[in-house]
Amino acid sequence: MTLWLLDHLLERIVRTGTLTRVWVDGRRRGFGDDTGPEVVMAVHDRRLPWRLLLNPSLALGDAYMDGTVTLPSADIRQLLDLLCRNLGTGSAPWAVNRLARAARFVARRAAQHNPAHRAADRVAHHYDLPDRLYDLFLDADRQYSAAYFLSGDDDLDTAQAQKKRHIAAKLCLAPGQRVLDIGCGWGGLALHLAQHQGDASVIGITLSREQLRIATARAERAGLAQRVDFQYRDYRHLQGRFERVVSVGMFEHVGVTHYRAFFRRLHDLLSDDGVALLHTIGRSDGPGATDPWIRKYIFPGGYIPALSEILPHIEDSGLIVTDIEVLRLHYAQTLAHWLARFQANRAQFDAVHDARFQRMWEFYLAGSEMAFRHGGMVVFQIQMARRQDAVPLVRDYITETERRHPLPPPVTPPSRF
Ligand SMILES: C[S@@+](CC[C@H](N)C(=O)[O-])C[C@H]1O[C@@H](n2cnc3c(N)ncnc32)[C@H](O)[C@@H]1O
Repeated sequence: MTLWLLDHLLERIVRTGTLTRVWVDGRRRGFGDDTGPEVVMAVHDRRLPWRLLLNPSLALGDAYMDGTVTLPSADIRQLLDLLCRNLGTGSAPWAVNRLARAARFVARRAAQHNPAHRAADRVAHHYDLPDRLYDLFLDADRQYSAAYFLSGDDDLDTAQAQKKRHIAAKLCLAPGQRVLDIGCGWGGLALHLAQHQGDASVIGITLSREQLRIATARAERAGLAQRVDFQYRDYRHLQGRFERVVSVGMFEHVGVTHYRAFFRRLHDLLSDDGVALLHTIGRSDGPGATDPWIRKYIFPGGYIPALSEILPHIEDSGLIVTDIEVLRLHYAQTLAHWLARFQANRAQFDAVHDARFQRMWEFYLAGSEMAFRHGGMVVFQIQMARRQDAVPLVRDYITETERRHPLPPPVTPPSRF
């Protein structure tokens, strides 16, 4: 019965590609149309089909982490690519889609309560992991957000430098301005703005003590401690006025029930002639819910918004939207780089984390890439101001500013601090 159930699910899902499943007792069966490379999926637990039926994403992620699904002929990226390509084309069983949609609707609000005390624990869960982990897959500047690829051949460090320059251009920085970076990570963007873009004075805030320690040491080492100040602080507890406010890859932690407060705070922190830029992952297919596996293991409290969920709160705050860019596939490419680096550095990983943790991280990176390739995920860059004339009349200033700023030399990796 359980094998029948698994085969029924696979029959309905896998229409293109070549999947061979190997059951607990060694029995094999093929699915798909025999195109593309064969992916062999071995199942070692008879209960898996029921779990897949009830909670597909959680069950598959758990099974991969626990080793109850193994992939003798492929890696997790190929399996997820095959499954997501098929699910994305709408060939998933109708009932599964309907159930998933209903569950998403109920789960969405319940999971998004993210008050300040909980936000700090949730950030620590992810960003206070042993420091070396991030060196094994991120670029030298530890940019933990989508890079910006001008060409498919750009390497990761170049694409991340292009991302910082692109954001700086949209901020229209003038010399000596005060900038706030909400969710500053290990400090790379703040240091870039202070060093290469008009001598800005920057305050960067994070809820990770480990990030704060490293970002502060980097500012001191660069001789920028007078102009770049990193603080352990929640965005709700910040006072002051800034000519520029930027937030990159942080809004995903805010939670949908806090958007109103977030944009009101942003409005109050921005000076009258100020410019703000929000860079966040978003959904192009309308409101949804956080994938249960991602919520459980990677980003508790995280939520990816649709534009329709963000814009009403910007309008309500008194800010005006002056520009929106939708970056497609840049994050898929970034994640492919991260996964390739992670896999290339596996030997070093062994010293730090056990095999289960490694499979968890691999599933996270590969699954996220597929969400951008096939699942409607994109990145929104939303520029906002309090006044219509805060930015130039036409958009050419963005590329012109980028042209005037050659990419800076490579940075010293944070791991040296
Ligand atoms: C994915 S990282 C992005 C870091 C950096 N901007 C980058 O692009 O590499 C998210 C950052 O948001 C910060 N963060 C999350 N929730 C926050 C909050 N409530 N207040 C301030 N920072 C927060 C985290 O500490 C972390 O630095």
